[in-house]
Amino acid sequence: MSSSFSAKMELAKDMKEEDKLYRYNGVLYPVIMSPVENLKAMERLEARADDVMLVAYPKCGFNWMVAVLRKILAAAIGEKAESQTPPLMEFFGPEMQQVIHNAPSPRFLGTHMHPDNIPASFTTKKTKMLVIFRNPKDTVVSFYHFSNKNPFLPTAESWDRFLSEFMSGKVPWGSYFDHVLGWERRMDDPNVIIVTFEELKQDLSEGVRRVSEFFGFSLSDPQIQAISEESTFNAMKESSNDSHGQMGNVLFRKGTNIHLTLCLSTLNTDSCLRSHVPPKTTLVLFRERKLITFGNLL
Ligand SMILES: Nc1ncnc2c1ncn2[C@@H]1O[C@H](COP(=O)(O)OS(=O)(=O)O)[C@@H](OP(=O)(O)O)[C@H]1O
Repeated sequence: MSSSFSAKMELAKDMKEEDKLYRYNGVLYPVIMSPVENLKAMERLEARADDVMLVAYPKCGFNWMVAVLRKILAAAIGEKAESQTPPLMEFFGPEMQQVIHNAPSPRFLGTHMHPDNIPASFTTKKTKMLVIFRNPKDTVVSFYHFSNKNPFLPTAESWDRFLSEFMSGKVPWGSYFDHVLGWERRMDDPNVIIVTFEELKQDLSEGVRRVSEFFGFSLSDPQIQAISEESTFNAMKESSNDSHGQMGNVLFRKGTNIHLTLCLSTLNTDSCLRSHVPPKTTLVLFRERKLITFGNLL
């Protein structure tokens, strides 16, 4: 990890819990990692048609897809970027945003932002965006543990308190459910692909194939196989000290998901709750480009 990261860690140690988050345009963000100057600089970032853009609500599998996409880029165009810095635009200060502005194509960029807060040029330039979602139960559990171990986020007072904050969107990057509904509106956009954590767990090779084809990279079966094998939870956890430094242990916790097969097989897709914010105990999944919601699993 860089010395600037260590300096940020030191800063976090001395910060009061209640000062660790702030609001920007109504949404909470971590003060140290995503200060207001980063978010303002990000708003000015000009997208390109050939950017490779990754979007994920926190704890839905962002780092997993970062690893997969870096490997796809390496296999397809020889682009080796084994950086420890996640390509999360809101973590980049104004100088780094300038570096991105001048970087050669294809640039690999990522964000946890709500679709409405992603700079408009990503839509006007028709940038291809990979969006990864995970069921809300595992997302909130992962978020809870992450908040308790990550010095940049406030420690949760209790599970009950954290769950109620998650349900009402009083967590960094806002409401999971708002993000789901925001992407639902863009599901028919040919420049957006939505994959789920659950389908990747079930068949990672198929996920790698779909993602590489979506970005226009044609990989051989052995290349897809090799990328999948190097991107399992165990493989990534083992190398997490090299890939993510001291955050490795915090990020790669369990990597599992609840079992949804039974629920999906009994599900009537016509019963989708399309038009209102999902109720308290709703589980949300995308399947075959449809938003599917159902309840009482939390
Ligand atoms: N390869 C692989 N396979 C399966 N699961 C994986 C993998 N890589 C990361 N993970 C799990 O993803 C969770 C972290 O999500 P994010 O990377 O989105 O977190 S962050 O918001 O960017 O901090 C976190 O989930 P939990 O283990 O449930 O906490 C990670 O363990």
